[in-house]
Amino acid sequence: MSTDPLLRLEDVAVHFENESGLLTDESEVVRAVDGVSLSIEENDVVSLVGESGCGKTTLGKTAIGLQRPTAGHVTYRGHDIWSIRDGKSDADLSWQEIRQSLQIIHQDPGSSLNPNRRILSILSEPLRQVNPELETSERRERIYSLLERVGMSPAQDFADRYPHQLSGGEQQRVVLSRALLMNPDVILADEAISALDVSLRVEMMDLMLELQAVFDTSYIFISHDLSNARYFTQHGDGKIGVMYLGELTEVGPAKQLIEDPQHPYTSVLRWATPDLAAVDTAPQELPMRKIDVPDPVNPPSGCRFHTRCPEAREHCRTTDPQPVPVEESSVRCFRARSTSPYWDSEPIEEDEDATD
Ligand SMILES: Nc1ncnc2c1ncn2[C@@H]1O[C@H](COP(=O)(O)OP(=O)(O)OP(=O)(O)O)[C@@H](O)[C@H]1O
Repeated sequence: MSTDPLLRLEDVAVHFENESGLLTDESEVVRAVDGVSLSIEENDVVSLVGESGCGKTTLGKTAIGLQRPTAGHVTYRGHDIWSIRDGKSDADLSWQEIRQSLQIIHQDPGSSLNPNRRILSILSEPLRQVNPELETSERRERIYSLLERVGMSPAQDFADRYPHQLSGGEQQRVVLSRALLMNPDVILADEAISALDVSLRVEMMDLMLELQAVFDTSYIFISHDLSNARYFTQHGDGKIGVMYLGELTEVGPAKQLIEDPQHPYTSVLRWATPDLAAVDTAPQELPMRKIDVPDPVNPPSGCRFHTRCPEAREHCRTTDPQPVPVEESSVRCFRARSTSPYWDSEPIEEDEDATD
């Protein structure tokens, strides 16, 4: 039996070339993702968190083969996705099969549902693709039973409606159902619960996890909200990956990462999440030297977080930290290794590197 993970990202980078300024021959490179290695196993939950623009969506799309990496490899069950997409692989697997196995659901479900088709017709399409041998009546029965399962009852009534006749939460359930009907190995849920009322978010996360067991699928769950990521990941027994300026700074089990953050940036995210900040022990002030996020076109040298990190020393300015295992986590910070030269270097003075 193969020991390859379902999905593996090896030292993946995604750089976008943008035109800048008025001179059209000028261009700048946005380093959206840099040096990321990550595995997603069968029935896994991997959540990606971090500030806006840190590269969560780009990394998620790269993991499911929708974004070509500039460097590194993305493999599905050991096969390089882009070799297959480019027709350069002799694997007994097509891009269409992989595409079917790696599904995506977005923040705005309405935009991905054809407004002119009824829900029954929208959900029939994937079933026709995956099980072309099904009779119309069998297809309808399966769709009704799935709609009941996702809480849309009576199913026949919902199946006959158009998308605009559903609430945002119901539309998201239809989009989730459509993804599940493809029998996917992985669903990338990109801020899939963010637009829902707060009261519905937990309900939707519970539903996704319940269906994970039924459909045998993994999730890549993207959220800017650490509290939601904690709930989803802890209940799904998975890992949270914290991203900062295109890099993964800490990856670990939800409980460990939140109760005992190893990276100073994880502590910042925890501090900034009201549900998670430990009221009695949390510092009053933001545990960060600067608010502004550096430009991903020109990220800071050494550790990318050093310009904002309250623990930064000279060593962080010049040297790029590599991931270090700490219990079940992986931490990209010199402080995670007691023998690091970091401990002998001088603290960076306040505002010293304001231009980094
Ligand atoms: N197609 C593109 N062309 C150029 N730059 C891009 C493109 N897609 C993303 N970027 C840039 O890459 C960086 C990472 O973007 P990305 O959307 O992956 O971040 P994110 O963490 O998902 O952000 P958000 O939470 O706001 O959705 C940003 O600086 C963004 O502007």
